[in-house]
Amino acid sequence: MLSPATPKIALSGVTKRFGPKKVLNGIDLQVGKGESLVVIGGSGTGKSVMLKCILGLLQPDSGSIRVDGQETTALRPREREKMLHKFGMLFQGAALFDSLTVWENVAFGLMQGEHMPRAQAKEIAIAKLGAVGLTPDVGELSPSELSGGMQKRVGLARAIADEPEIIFFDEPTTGLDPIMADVINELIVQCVKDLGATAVTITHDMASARKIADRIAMIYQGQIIWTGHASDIDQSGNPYVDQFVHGRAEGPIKMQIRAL
Ligand SMILES: Nc1ncnc2c1ncn2[C@@H]1O[C@H](COP(=O)(O)OP(=O)(O)OP(=O)(O)O)[C@@H](O)[C@H]1O
Repeated sequence: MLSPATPKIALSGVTKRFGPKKVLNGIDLQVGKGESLVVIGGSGTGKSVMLKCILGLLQPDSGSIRVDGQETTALRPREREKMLHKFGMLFQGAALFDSLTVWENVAFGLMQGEHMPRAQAKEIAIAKLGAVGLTPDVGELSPSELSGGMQKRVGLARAIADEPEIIFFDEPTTGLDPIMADVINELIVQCVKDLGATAVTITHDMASARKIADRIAMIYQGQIIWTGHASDIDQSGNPYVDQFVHGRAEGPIKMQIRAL
């Protein structure tokens, strides 16, 4: 039995290097059930590598990753596939298949992963498109006919289609104008709440982080250097967090800029 205090996701001492480059340098992080955690940090600090380690797309070199208390770093393929059923994902750039219609994209996991009959999967896909504010006729279009904001909505509908327990959002507002970004933020908050899901979002967008997060974690040089409630981010007392939040060039974070 799981105790209510068991974190949904728990990383402890996770390291990952690529050749000589140490990307994750002992990540300790917990996400509670039903919590929305936003991970912020500069480009190349290891945010995506961390998500890939949780999903098992990359194997960490050391450390522990538990989902619902279960260690996942040494799962066999069958067990990993089962574990992955808990996850939904909204990729950067939505990552839709242009060869499929919009509704087929949304229903893809239901038909492929869960072998649901097409008609039933279509019904669910149309309902999920409705949940993100898209009408059934949009379902018949090709993703290439949609604007970037609509594509993100479709990606969100796909991420929630099989009602996952955990959803990862990888830079959900990148490339959107501020108003559309806010619409997507609101939809994320609503969908996560309706599902009662646990959410982990990585973003550079502080407006998005403030809107989506219960809690924010900042990653720097492969470690989590600060975590706190979203409302405390302006009083973190941490100079690295302050510099990032205010987007200042001056401060303890040194960008590695090489002359071309
Ligand atoms: N498969 C890989 N092989 C080698 N190096 C990799 C691999 N994946 C990531 N890296 C390196 O790890 C570092 C961290 O990458 P990561 O994609 O996690 O950054 P990020 O924090 O998500 O950045 P961004 O915000 O720009 O997306 C980068 O220097 C990247 O080049």
